[in-house]
Amino acid sequence: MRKMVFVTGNKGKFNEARSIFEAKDIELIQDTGGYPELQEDELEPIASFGAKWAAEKLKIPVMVDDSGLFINALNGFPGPYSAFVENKIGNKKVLRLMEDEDDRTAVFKSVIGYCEPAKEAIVFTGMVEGLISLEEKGTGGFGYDPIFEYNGRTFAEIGDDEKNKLSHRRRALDKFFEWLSK
Ligand SMILES: O=c1nc[nH]c2c1ncn2[C@H]1C[C@H](O)[C@@H](COP(=O)(O)OP(=O)(O)OP(=O)(O)O)O1
Ligand SMILES: [Mg+2]
Repeated sequence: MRKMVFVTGNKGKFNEARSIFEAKDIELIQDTGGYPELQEDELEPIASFGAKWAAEKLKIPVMVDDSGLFINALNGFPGPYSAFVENKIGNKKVLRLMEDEDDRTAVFKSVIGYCEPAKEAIVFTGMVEGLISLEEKGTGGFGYDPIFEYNGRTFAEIGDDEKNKLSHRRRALDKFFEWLSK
Protein backbone atom coordinates (compact mmCIF):
# COMPACT_ATOMS: atom_id res chain seq x y z
CA MET A 1 0.00 0.00 0.00
CA ARG A 2 1.25 3.49 -0.86
CA LYS A 3 1.69 6.13 1.83
CA MET A 4 1.28 9.89 2.11
CA VAL A 5 2.31 12.19 4.97
CA PHE A 6 -0.22 14.92 5.87
CA VAL A 7 1.19 17.76 7.98
CA THR A 8 -1.68 19.08 10.09
CA GLY A 9 -2.60 19.60 13.70
CA ASN A 10 -6.32 19.33 12.92
CA LYS A 11 -7.73 15.91 13.77
CA GLY A 12 -11.01 16.56 11.96
CA LYS A 13 -9.24 17.36 8.69
CA PHE A 14 -6.95 14.37 9.11
CA ASN A 15 -9.75 11.87 9.79
CA GLU A 16 -11.69 13.07 6.75
CA ALA A 17 -8.68 12.95 4.47
CA ARG A 18 -7.68 9.53 5.81
CA SER A 19 -10.95 7.94 4.78
CA ILE A 20 -10.80 9.60 1.35
CA PHE A 21 -7.23 8.25 0.87
CA GLU A 22 -8.22 4.80 2.18
CA ALA A 23 -10.62 4.42 -0.73
CA LYS A 24 -7.61 5.00 -3.03
CA ASP A 25 -5.56 2.39 -1.14
CA ILE A 26 -3.16 5.03 0.17
CA GLU A 27 -2.26 5.03 3.85
CA LEU A 28 -2.33 8.55 5.30
CA ILE A 29 0.12 9.37 8.09
CA GLN A 30 -0.33 12.45 10.27
CA ASP A 31 2.61 14.69 11.14
CA THR A 32 1.68 17.27 13.76
CA GLY A 33 4.96 19.21 13.49
CA GLY A 34 3.27 22.14 11.73
CA TYR A 35 4.72 24.84 9.47
CA PRO A 36 4.78 28.64 9.47
CA GLU A 37 1.43 29.97 8.20
CA LEU A 38 1.90 33.07 6.02
CA GLN A 39 -0.46 36.02 6.53
CA GLU A 40 -2.16 36.20 3.13
CA ASP A 41 -5.65 36.98 1.83
CA GLU A 42 -5.66 33.79 -0.25
CA LEU A 43 -5.18 30.21 0.90
CA GLU A 44 -3.03 29.09 -2.07
CA PRO A 45 0.24 30.82 -1.05
CA ILE A 46 -0.21 29.63 2.53
CA ALA A 47 -0.58 25.99 1.41
CA SER A 48 2.21 26.30 -1.14
CA PHE A 49 4.71 27.79 1.32
CA GLY A 50 3.70 25.32 4.05
CA ALA A 51 4.13 22.28 1.82
CA LYS A 52 7.55 23.46 0.58
CA TRP A 53 8.72 24.29 4.08
CA ALA A 54 7.61 20.94 5.53
CA ALA A 55 9.04 18.90 2.62
CA GLU A 56 12.47 20.52 3.10
CA LYS A 57 12.33 20.11 6.86
CA LEU A 58 11.19 16.48 6.88
CA LYS A 59 13.06 15.59 3.66
CA ILE A 60 10.10 13.57 2.38
CA PRO A 61 7.12 14.31 0.11
CA VAL A 62 4.30 15.89 2.13
CA MET A 63 0.84 17.38 1.76
CA VAL A 64 -0.86 20.14 3.75
CA ASP A 65 -4.41 21.53 3.69
CA ASP A 66 -5.11 25.19 4.23
CA SER A 67 -8.83 25.76 4.36
CA GLY A 68 -11.48 28.17 5.49
CA LEU A 69 -15.02 29.47 5.37
CA PHE A 70 -15.69 32.58 3.25
CA ILE A 71 -18.99 34.31 4.13
CA ASN A 72 -20.19 36.67 1.39
CA ALA A 73 -22.16 39.08 3.61
CA LEU A 74 -19.01 39.52 5.72
CA ASN A 75 -16.76 40.29 2.74
CA GLY A 76 -15.22 36.82 2.86
CA PHE A 77 -14.61 36.76 6.61
CA PRO A 78 -13.29 34.65 8.33
CA GLY A 79 -11.50 33.31 5.21
CA PRO A 80 -7.78 32.98 5.92
CA TYR A 81 -8.51 33.80 9.57
CA SER A 82 -10.86 30.80 9.95
CA ALA A 83 -8.72 28.87 12.43
CA PHE A 84 -8.07 31.97 14.54
CA VAL A 85 -11.77 32.91 14.55
CA GLU A 86 -12.91 29.36 15.37
CA ASN A 87 -10.61 29.24 18.39
CA LYS A 88 -11.14 32.83 19.48
CA ILE A 89 -14.88 33.46 19.06
CA GLY A 90 -16.54 30.26 17.80
CA ASN A 91 -19.68 29.44 15.82
CA LYS A 92 -22.19 31.16 18.10
CA LYS A 93 -20.52 34.53 17.68
CA VAL A 94 -20.15 34.05 13.93
CA LEU A 95 -23.93 33.51 13.87
CA ARG A 96 -24.36 36.72 15.89
CA LEU A 97 -22.41 38.60 13.20
CA MET A 98 -24.86 37.14 10.67
CA GLU A 99 -28.01 37.98 12.67
CA ASP A 100 -29.32 40.74 10.40
CA GLU A 101 -27.93 39.43 7.14
CA ASP A 102 -30.30 38.27 4.40
CA ASP A 103 -27.48 37.03 2.18
CA ARG A 104 -26.50 33.75 3.92
CA THR A 105 -24.32 32.44 1.09
CA ALA A 106 -20.84 31.17 1.91
CA VAL A 107 -18.07 29.14 0.35
CA PHE A 108 -15.94 26.49 2.01
CA LYS A 109 -12.53 26.31 0.40
CA SER A 110 -9.71 23.80 0.77
CA VAL A 111 -6.29 24.17 -0.78
CA ILE A 112 -4.13 21.06 -0.77
CA GLY A 113 -0.42 21.79 -1.09
CA TYR A 114 1.93 18.99 -2.13
CA CYS A 115 5.70 19.13 -2.30
CA GLU A 116 8.66 16.80 -2.78
CA PRO A 117 12.07 17.87 -1.41
CA ALA A 118 14.06 20.06 -3.83
CA LYS A 119 10.96 20.58 -6.02
CA GLU A 120 8.34 23.29 -6.27
CA ALA A 121 5.08 22.94 -4.38
CA ILE A 122 1.86 22.38 -6.33
CA VAL A 123 -1.62 23.33 -5.09
CA PHE A 124 -5.13 21.97 -5.76
CA THR A 125 -8.20 24.00 -4.81
CA GLY A 126 -11.66 22.63 -3.98
CA MET A 127 -14.77 24.65 -3.17
CA VAL A 128 -18.35 24.03 -2.12
CA GLU A 129 -21.10 26.63 -1.92
CA GLY A 130 -23.66 26.64 0.86
CA LEU A 131 -25.58 28.79 3.34
CA ILE A 132 -24.85 29.90 6.88
CA SER A 133 -27.59 28.35 9.03
CA LEU A 134 -29.68 30.36 11.48
CA GLU A 135 -28.55 28.15 14.37
CA GLU A 136 -26.02 25.40 15.01
CA LYS A 137 -27.29 21.99 13.90
CA GLY A 138 -25.85 18.48 14.05
CA THR A 139 -23.20 16.64 15.99
CA GLY A 140 -20.86 15.31 13.29
CA GLY A 141 -17.84 16.83 11.63
CA PHE A 142 -15.75 19.60 13.18
CA GLY A 143 -15.12 23.33 13.10
CA TYR A 144 -17.74 25.28 11.16
CA ASP A 145 -19.68 22.17 10.09
CA PRO A 146 -22.66 22.87 12.44
CA ILE A 147 -23.34 26.24 10.75
CA PHE A 148 -22.63 25.37 7.08
CA GLU A 149 -25.77 24.21 5.28
CA TYR A 150 -25.77 22.27 2.05
CA ASN A 151 -29.11 21.28 0.50
CA GLY A 152 -31.00 22.04 3.72
CA ARG A 153 -28.75 20.17 6.15
CA THR A 154 -25.54 21.25 7.82
CA PHE A 155 -22.26 19.40 7.28
CA ALA A 156 -22.57 18.33 10.93
CA GLU A 157 -25.95 16.73 10.13
CA ILE A 158 -25.15 14.89 6.90
CA GLY A 159 -22.49 12.57 8.37
CA ASP A 160 -18.89 11.93 7.40
CA ASP A 161 -19.60 9.63 4.43
CA GLU A 162 -21.95 12.13 2.75
CA LYS A 163 -19.65 15.06 3.52
CA ASN A 164 -16.70 13.20 2.06
CA LYS A 165 -18.50 12.80 -1.26
CA LEU A 166 -18.98 16.50 -1.89
CA SER A 167 -16.86 18.60 0.46
CA HIS A 168 -14.34 21.26 -0.53
CA ARG A 169 -11.61 18.92 0.77
CA ARG A 170 -12.87 16.02 -1.35
CA ARG A 171 -12.96 18.23 -4.45
CA ALA A 172 -9.39 19.40 -3.88
CA LEU A 173 -8.20 15.85 -3.19
CA ASP A 174 -9.85 14.54 -6.37
CA LYS A 175 -7.72 17.01 -8.36
CA PHE A 176 -4.66 15.86 -6.40
CA PHE A 177 -5.40 12.17 -7.16
CA GLU A 178 -5.81 12.96 -10.82
CA TRP A 179 -2.42 14.68 -10.85
CA LEU A 180 -0.80 11.80 -8.89
CA SER A 181 -2.10 9.25 -11.40
CA LYS A 182 -0.57 11.04 -14.40
O1 LIG B 1 -14.44 20.83 6.47
C1 LIG B 1 -14.46 21.67 7.37
N1 LIG B 1 -15.47 21.71 8.26
C2 LIG B 1 -15.49 22.59 9.27
N2 LIG B 1 -14.52 23.50 9.50
C3 LIG B 1 -13.49 23.48 8.63
C4 LIG B 1 -13.41 22.60 7.55
N3 LIG B 1 -12.29 22.84 6.88
C5 LIG B 1 -11.68 23.82 7.50
N4 LIG B 1 -12.41 24.21 8.58
C6 LIG B 1 -12.04 25.23 9.54
C7 LIG B 1 -11.14 24.63 10.61
C8 LIG B 1 -10.23 25.77 10.94
O2 LIG B 1 -10.86 26.64 11.86
C9 LIG B 1 -10.10 26.51 9.62
C10 LIG B 1 -8.93 26.02 8.82
O3 LIG B 1 -7.75 26.60 9.29
P1 LIG B 1 -6.37 25.92 8.92
O4 LIG B 1 -5.25 26.78 9.31
O5 LIG B 1 -6.43 25.46 7.51
O6 LIG B 1 -6.39 24.59 9.81
P2 LIG B 1 -5.96 24.31 11.30
O7 LIG B 1 -5.19 25.46 11.86
O8 LIG B 1 -7.15 23.87 12.07
O9 LIG B 1 -5.01 23.04 11.16
P3 LIG B 1 -3.59 22.98 10.39
O10 LIG B 1 -3.23 24.34 9.93
O11 LIG B 1 -2.63 22.42 11.39
O12 LIG B 1 -3.80 22.02 9.25
O13 LIG B 1 -11.29 26.24 8.90
MG1 LIG C 1 -3.64 26.30 10.78
